Amino acid sequence: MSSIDRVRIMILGDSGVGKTSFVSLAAHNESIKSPSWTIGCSVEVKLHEYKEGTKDQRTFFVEFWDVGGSNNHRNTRQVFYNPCHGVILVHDLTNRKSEENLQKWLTELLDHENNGESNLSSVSCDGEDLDAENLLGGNNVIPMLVIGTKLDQVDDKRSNITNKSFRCRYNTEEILLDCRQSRYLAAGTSNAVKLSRFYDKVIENSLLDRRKSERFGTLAVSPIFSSKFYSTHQD
Ligand SMILES: Nc1nc2c(ncn2[C@@H]2O[C@H](COP(=O)(O)OP(=O)(O)OP(=O)(O)O)[C@@H](O)[C@H]2O)c(=O)[nH]1
Repeated sequence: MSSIDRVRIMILGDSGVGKTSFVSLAAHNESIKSPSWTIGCSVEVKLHEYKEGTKDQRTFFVEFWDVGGSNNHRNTRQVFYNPCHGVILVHDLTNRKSEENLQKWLTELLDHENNGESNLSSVSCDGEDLDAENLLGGNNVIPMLVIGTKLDQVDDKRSNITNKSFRCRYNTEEILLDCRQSRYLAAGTSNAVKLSRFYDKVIENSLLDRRKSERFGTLAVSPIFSSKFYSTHQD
């Protein structure tokens, strides 16, 4: 039986915003009543059909790397940031600070890139001048999705909260939800479609990453991809 290839999505955001709760919904379509505080990182996996319904359909493992948001672990959690094929940024709709802090989470990820620690460093080999907006935004080199949680706790007055400025800056999609209700990500909903498209983009990014690594001969190849996959993949 051939192996199934994998992509890694980092789940980033302040402590308590609902990252673990969201991952449970996204990976298993199950809500969890009392998630425990994440120390270090926990990983959940789901199967995803890339380009479903087309001749290029292929099954991938999508890994959700749920990184504990506590400031105490700021210096140690960067070990999880490589490889990174996509980013999901989570904020709590009842806590504006958590939305403002999304920028800090991007900066932390990119600082890691700038230290040359990541597979994303292969992107700059193309001679492009990539800043945060380039790397994570308009060019969609690294696909990014924003999740706003605790929609159930948003009263009417605040229901028009959307992190528009952040999303406009990075040209990214957003999903608002109550992580305790599985119906928000149920199959066939617009949110499920958004997620599925996002996973496809993440997979495409991982393929691009691989091709760039091969082209420039860097050692930045994600170790999680099997050689079989790349030898059979056609551009
Ligand atoms: N009402 C409501 N509560 C939520 C929602 N999402 C998460 N919670 C609650 O918020 C608390 C924190 O959720 P977690 O999923 O552990 O948050 P986290 O971001 O993983 O936190 P760390 O592990 O500290 O990084 C828990 O009590 C959840 O039940 C939501 O959409 N609505």
